[in-house]
Amino acid sequence: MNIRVGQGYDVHKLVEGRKLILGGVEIDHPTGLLGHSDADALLHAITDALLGAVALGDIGRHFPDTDPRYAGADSRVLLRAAVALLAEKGWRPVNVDATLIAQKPKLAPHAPAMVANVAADLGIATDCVNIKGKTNEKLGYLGREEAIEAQAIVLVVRAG
Ligand SMILES: Nc1ccn([C@@H]2O[C@H](COP(=O)(O)O)[C@@H](O)[C@H]2O)c(=O)n1
Ligand SMILES: C[C@@]1(CO)OP(=O)(O)OP(=O)(O)OC[C@H]1O
Repeated sequence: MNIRVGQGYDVHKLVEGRKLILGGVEIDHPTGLLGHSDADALLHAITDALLGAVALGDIGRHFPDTDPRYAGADSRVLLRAAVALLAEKGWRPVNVDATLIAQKPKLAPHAPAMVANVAADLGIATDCVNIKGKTNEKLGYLGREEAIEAQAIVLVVRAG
């Protein structure tokens, strides 16, 4: 079978003194996401979805958070590395659909820039990438603005 789907999820805590980076876009906000890398939850979810689609495990297996090489890493670099791992096995991404769950900030104004980054890193057209924002209706830790969550689904294909 030369067509696969993959699913990815990530969540990072919001803290003061960190940049908020989502989809490779730095967003002006009083808090940012905490992590070993730049903590870009959206790109981590997409990376996991890609790896999952071709049974290559997960982001932590390929880019461990115990490895100093990834301290403060740009998650776009990790995403492109995952795309390269898929390419080695003949797979390429077709489309991505993702949801960011963030009580704040409003993400819709930043979606086009995020889409452009993800499309460039995956080597696909911008109309093959969709990024949605949702609040958590003020419920739970997401609703209290303690964290931002990302969910992603990808389709990949292999020639032949
Ligand atoms: N962080 C967010 C949250 C939501 N949006 C936009 O608002 C719409 C309504 O969100 P609800 O959670 O109230 O259903 C949503 O469809 C998005 O267009 C956003 O941009 N950023
Ligand atoms: C990206 C990595 C590696 O720097 O670290 P974090 O930024 O902490 O992100 P996470 O989504 O917890 O898992 C993957 C890690 O291996």
